[in-house]
Amino acid sequence: MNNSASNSPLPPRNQHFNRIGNNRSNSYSNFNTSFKNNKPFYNNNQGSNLSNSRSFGSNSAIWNDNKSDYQKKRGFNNRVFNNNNSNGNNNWNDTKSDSVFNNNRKANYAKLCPNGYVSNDPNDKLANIPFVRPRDEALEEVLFGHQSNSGINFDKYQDIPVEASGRNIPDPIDSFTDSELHELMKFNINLSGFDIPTPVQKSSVPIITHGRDLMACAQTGSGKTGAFLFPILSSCFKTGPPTIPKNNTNRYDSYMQNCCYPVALVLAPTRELAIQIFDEAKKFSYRSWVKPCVVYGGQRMLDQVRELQKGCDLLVATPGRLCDLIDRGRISLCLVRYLVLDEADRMLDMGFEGQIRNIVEQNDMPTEDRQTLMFSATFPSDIQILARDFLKDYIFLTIGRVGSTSENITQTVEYVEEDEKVSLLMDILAADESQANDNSLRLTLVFVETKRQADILANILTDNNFQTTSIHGDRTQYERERALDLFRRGVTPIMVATAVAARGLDIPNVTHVVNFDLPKDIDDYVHRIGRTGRAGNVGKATAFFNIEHDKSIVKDLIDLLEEAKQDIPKFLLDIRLEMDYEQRAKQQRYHNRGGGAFNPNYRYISRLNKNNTVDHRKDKEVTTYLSGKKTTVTSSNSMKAFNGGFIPYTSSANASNVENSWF
Ligand SMILES: Nc1ncnc2c1ncn2[C@@H]1O[C@H](COP(=O)(O)OP(=O)(O)OP(=O)(O)O)[C@@H](O)[C@H]1O
Repeated sequence: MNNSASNSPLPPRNQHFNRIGNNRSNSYSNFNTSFKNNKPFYNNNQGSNLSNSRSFGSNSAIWNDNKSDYQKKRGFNNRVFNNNNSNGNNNWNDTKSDSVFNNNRKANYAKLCPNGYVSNDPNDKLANIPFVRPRDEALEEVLFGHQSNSGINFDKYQDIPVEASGRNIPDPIDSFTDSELHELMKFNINLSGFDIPTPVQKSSVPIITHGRDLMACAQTGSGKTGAFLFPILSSCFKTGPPTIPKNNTNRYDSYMQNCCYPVALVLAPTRELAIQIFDEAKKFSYRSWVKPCVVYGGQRMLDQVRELQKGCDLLVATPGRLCDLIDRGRISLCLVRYLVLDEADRMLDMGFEGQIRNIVEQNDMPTEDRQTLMFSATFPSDIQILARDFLKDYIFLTIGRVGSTSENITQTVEYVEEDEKVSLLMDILAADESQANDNSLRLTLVFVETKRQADILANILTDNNFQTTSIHGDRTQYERERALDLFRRGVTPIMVATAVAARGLDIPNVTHVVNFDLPKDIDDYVHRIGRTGRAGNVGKATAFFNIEHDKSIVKDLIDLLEEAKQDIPKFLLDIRLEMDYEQRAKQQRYHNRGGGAFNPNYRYISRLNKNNTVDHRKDKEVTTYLSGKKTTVTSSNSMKAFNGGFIPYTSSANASNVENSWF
C-alpha cells in the first residue's frame, strides 16, 4: 500500500524522511531558493557518441565489420548476388560499402529495381520481386542488430477488448505471415524479431490495407508505430514508385530536383519522436524503393534540404519545419497518399491545430485520394469531434478504454510537501540503485513542470552523485539529442525532463518514471508513465502528490488507478470525499439562491458511449473483438450501451501547458 492509514486526509509532514536511510541528502534543502541562483546545468562531459546507429537525421551509419552470430542467424551464409538483372542496369557489388543512409551520394539515389534482382541464393524468396533490392549484411547489422525483444507480459495485450465502429470493418489478422502484407514487409518484420502482431496492429493492418481512414486509440507502448508503418510501406512496396509530376520524371536523378514529392507524410509533435519514427521507417523500408527522410526544427535547414534532394518517399516531420520547407518550395504534398498524425490528440489541440490545417487544407495535398490515419493513447472527446474534419468514412478503433494505462505499470502515489520532494526523490533513486542486483540497465525518467526546474533538479542530483542529464525546450537541439543518447546508453541513467519527453519516446530499459510534479491533465500523466512498461515489459511509476498543486487531477487519477487495478492510497480517497462534499455544498448554496442545477464540471459535448468516446458509428454498427471472438451489434441494440446527454468533462486539450515552447 502506498500511504498512511491515518484519519487525516494528509499524512504527517515528515513521514518520508529517513525511511530508506540514504546519506546523500545534503544539498537539496535549499532546492527552492536555488531556483534564483543556479545556472542552467548541462551535463556535457560524460562520454560522447551521437553518431551511433541511432544517429539523428542524415548522419552516416556506423559500419560494424565484425562477423557475428547475426549473419548466421539471418541466413547470410550461402548468399550469392548476381550482378546483372534483366535490365542490366544494377551493379549490386557496391551495396556492401554504400548505404541508403550514408553520405555516398551515388547510393543515396533510390536504386530502383523494376524486375527485382536475380540471385543464385535459392533461399532468397524475394529475388525477382519488383523493386526489391538485395540484402546488405552491414546495413542489416546497423538496422536490426540491436533490437530488444518484447517483454514477458506481451501476451497480456491479447486480452484487452477491441472495439471498432464504422462501415464494413475488415477482419483483423491473426499473424503477420497470414496477412496480406507484402513479402518484403514480412521479411523486415521478421528481421525485427516481431513474432505476433499486437492488437492495434492486428486491426489496423487490414483497415489501412483496405484503403480506409482510421482513428485509433491504444495504450502506450503497444506498437502503434508499426500499426501504421507496416500497412503503409507494404502498400507502397506493392504499387511501386509514383510518377513524379511536371518535368521531374527521372527519379534516379531526384537529387537534381528542387522539390521532393513524398507519398506518405507522418506528422509528430516533438523532434525526438519524429527522429524515432524515422529510425523505424528506415528499418521497415529496408531493401525497398522507399526512401524515408525526417525534417524538424532546431537543425540546419540546409542539411535537411540536401537530404530531401536525394529523394524522399516517406517524410516524417514536425509541423513548423514542414510549413517552412513547403513555403520555400522544397516539399510538395501533391503525391501524398497517406497522412498520419501520430499523437493525434496533441497534434489537433490548440498548439498545433492551425499548422495542421495549413498543411492539410492550404497546400496541394490531395483530399479524395488520401488516407488519413490518426493514432494516440488518449483522445479527449472534443478533439475526437475536431478530428472528423480531416477524416472520411473512417473507422474508429479502441483497444481497451480510451486513455487507459497498461497493467504492466505498477503505479504508486506518494503524498509529499513541496520542500520535501527532492529528499524523497533521492531516497527513491538510492533504493532503486540498491535493489538492482544484476547488471541490467535500469533507467529512471523524472518529470518536472518547468524547464528551469529540470536544470536545477538535474544539477542537484548530479551534485549528490546521481548521474543525471536533462531534456527540455530551452536546450539546443544538439544538447537534447545528446542528453537522450547519454540516457539511452545508461551513461546518465537518470534523466530529468519536461513534457518534451512525455509522448511517444520508446527508450528500452526505462524501469521507473517519477512524476516529481504531477501534470494538470490526466492524459499527460498517461503518456508520461507510458515511457515505462512498454511492449510487454514491466515498469514502475511514482507520483508525488501535493494538495496545493494537484487537487485538480484527484478524481481522474483515482479512476485511472482503479481501472488499472492499482492500490489507491487512503489520502487520495479522503481528499476526493472532501472535494465531493465541498462541491455538493456549493451546488446547494447555488440552488438555494434560485440558480439552476448546472454543474460546472459537466459539459455537453455529444452522445458518448461507455468508453467516454464520441459516437463514431456512421452506419450504426459496432464490432467488438474479445480474445479473438467477434461480435457485431446493430444500432438499436448497441444504443442501449450508450449514455446520451451530459457527460463528465474529464480531460481537455491543454493549451496552457507550461512547456508549450518546445514545439
Ligand atoms: N509486434 C510486435 N512484437 C514485439 N514488439 C513490438 C511489436 N510491435 C512493436 N513492438 C515494440 O514495442 C515497442 C513500443 O512500440 P511503439 O513505440 O510503436 O508504441 P506506441 O504504441 O506508439 O507507444 P506510445 O503511445 O508511447 O507512442 C517498441 O520497442 C517496438 O519495437
